[in-house]
Amino acid sequence: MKTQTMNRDWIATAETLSSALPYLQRYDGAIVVIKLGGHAMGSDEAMETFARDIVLMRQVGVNPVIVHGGGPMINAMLEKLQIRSDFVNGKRVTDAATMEVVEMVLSGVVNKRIVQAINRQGGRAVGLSGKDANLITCDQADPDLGFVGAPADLDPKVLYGLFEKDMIPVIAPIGAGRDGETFNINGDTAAGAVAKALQADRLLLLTDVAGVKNGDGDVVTELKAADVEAMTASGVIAGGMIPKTETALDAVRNGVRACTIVDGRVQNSVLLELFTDHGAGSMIRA
Ligand SMILES: Nc1ncnc2c1ncn2[C@@H]1O[C@H](COP(=O)(O)OP(=O)(O)O)[C@@H](O)[C@H]1O
Ligand SMILES: CC(=O)N[C@@H](CCC(=O)OP(=O)(O)O)C(=O)O
Repeated sequence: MKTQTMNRDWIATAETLSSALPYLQRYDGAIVVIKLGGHAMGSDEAMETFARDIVLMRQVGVNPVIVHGGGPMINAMLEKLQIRSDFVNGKRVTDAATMEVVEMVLSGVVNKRIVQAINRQGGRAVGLSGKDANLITCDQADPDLGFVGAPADLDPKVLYGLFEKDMIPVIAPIGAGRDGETFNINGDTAAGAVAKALQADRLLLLTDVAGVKNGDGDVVTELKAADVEAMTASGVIAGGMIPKTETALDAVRNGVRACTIVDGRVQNSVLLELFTDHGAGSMIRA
């Protein structure tokens, strides 16, 4: 005969599951776009946890869409090939040789690592880039940056097809040009464009800081568009945070319900953000 005494941890687990019900109901059928940055990708264990969270989201009726970066992985390959690389305002100056490496790394190893991690957890992930099924057509962002793309036309039909088949799209931020060129898109920018095209319920930008910090270094958990503008004007929001908050503002002003800058280093941060009272970052609303 087996006996057991009730353990406090089990009761806490059951309480957590029970308290998630209103959130599970709220997000049933929702579209959630998640940007996974290169810095947030981390170890195989961290990737496994992230993948499990994504599969759980799909299991409870959310339609997750992953848009990834991979800046550090591109840097490593360019270094191996002894190709110099410069950034201007957080964007990589991309000549033809660099573009080849960017596409090879993002659409290749990085995309397939995420796809495989999700599939190993029992999901059905499909890797795409903006070139597939005309998902992202770009114009050149700025002649000084070379082949850096500004998403211009999005055709998200392929994504709806994948949702219907219970599949999880994993998108590399590469776009097609109108004259057959290939464009390198900043990962945050690509995620924002996809979220807008899908009129997503949530856009989560995973990064390696606790959230948007104010002048005292404290994380601000909720920001209105006007707060972001004031903090950017005063220089409190700077560097790599600028493309993120710009993307967030553009998204929430164009039909995305809310955007959160999430600390991707926190275990299960995506679940915490969606299914509990304890968000894991800074939420930006219009
Ligand atoms: N107000 C701010 N709050 C938080 N981080 C900020 C702020 N201003 C600038 N940053 C910088 O932005 C960085 C995040 O951007 P980035 O390194 O490009 O992220 P990722 O690699 O995840 O895309 C932080 O590590 C931090 O140094
Ligand atoms: C135009 C541009 O800068 N593209 C980025 C694309 C990858 C990216 O955005 O990666 P993270 O999200 O990891 O930073 C790059 O070449 O690094």
